[in-house]
Amino acid sequence: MSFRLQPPAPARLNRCQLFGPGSRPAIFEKMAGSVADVINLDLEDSVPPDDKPQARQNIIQAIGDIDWGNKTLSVRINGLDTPFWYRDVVDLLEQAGERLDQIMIPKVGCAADVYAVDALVTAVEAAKGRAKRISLEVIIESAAGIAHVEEIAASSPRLQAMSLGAADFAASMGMATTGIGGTQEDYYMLHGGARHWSDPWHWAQTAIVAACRTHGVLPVDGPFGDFSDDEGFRAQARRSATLGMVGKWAIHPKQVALANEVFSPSDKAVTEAREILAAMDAAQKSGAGATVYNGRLVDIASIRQAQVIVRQAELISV
Ligand SMILES: CC(=O)SCCNC(=O)CCNC(=O)[C@H](O)C(C)(C)COP(=O)(O)OP(=O)(O)OC[C@H]1O[C@@H](n2cnc3c(N)ncnc32)[C@H](O)[C@@H]1OP(=O)(O)O
Ligand SMILES: O=CC(=O)O
Ligand SMILES: [Mg+2]
Repeated sequence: MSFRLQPPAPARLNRCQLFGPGSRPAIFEKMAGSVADVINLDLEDSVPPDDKPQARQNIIQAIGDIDWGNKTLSVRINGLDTPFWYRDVVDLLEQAGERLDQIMIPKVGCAADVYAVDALVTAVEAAKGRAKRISLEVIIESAAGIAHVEEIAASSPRLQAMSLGAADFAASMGMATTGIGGTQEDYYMLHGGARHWSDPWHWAQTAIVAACRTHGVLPVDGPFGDFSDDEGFRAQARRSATLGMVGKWAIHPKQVALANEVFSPSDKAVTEAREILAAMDAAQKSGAGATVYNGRLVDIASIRQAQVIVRQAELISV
């Protein structure tokens, strides 16, 4: 480990972030009743411009009126390139109750974008004497966002989570697709005449995971648009989990269970992780730094790997 220790990410569940348009209050109770860890009430791209003021009011009222249980409650504000975002922040923090946990900033392109929102949040919080310190989450969904991903991850002590927004990311990068996440038909290699599909999201995801892990932020995979394709969602989510992401968005309620399934370690994985910890404990007591578990090497790094799984299992069981 570097002399500068890797800070832990916030110890909270973030397996699934369920989105819903702020202009559709009829679904808010259903969102609250879901088993998603995080709720994202949207003021941005799922809400047409003329509906923004009413959507703000719907969300402000619902924050106070609905029982959101122990979920992280977040509102996605409009981008800093719009005339809407400052009013989103001011109205939310002046008018919404203390139940609000987090604000999501879309299309972040540099650390100064987060700085601007942080400054406004800080001022309104102080002016209104709000007791709870609002946390922030950001979406990396542009060429500038991915180019500046590390400075963004380091931008504010309020920052808790960072998502990859595949739809806007593809648009900003000029990618030849209208699909939101998942396999892209034309992204393949030929070997012996056979096609082997690769993952066009891989490099952006790993850049996000590395930036987040460096700065103690939760890395999250964003939307998978084809909500009729459960196996496609699972495959995308499993790749994200394997790379170190902690969760994924649901843009339809049927995706919530899929995300929870993928981002909750299986009983088998937890048992194996605990057995590795026990094997290493025994090894260390006998003065060894490495041993054999089920025919394979485990050493002190294996302890840190196993702890990732055990910690996640413990968070879920709380
Ligand atoms: C690229 C991005 O920025 S993604 C993030 C922004 N986008 C969003 O927030 C979109 C979120 N999703 C939605 O708005 C909707 O799910 C849609 C438009 C995709 C589909 O909506 P519908 O046509 O109503 O879906 P469908 O008929 O399958 O809904 C089934 C049930 O789930 C409910 N439902 C639909 N969406 C949601 C939701 N997001 N959360 C909770 N419940 C929902 C419906 O009300 C319906 O309930 P019912 O059985 O009691 O009648
Ligand atoms: O906001 C999300 C996206 O994919 O774009
Ligand atoms: Mg977007």
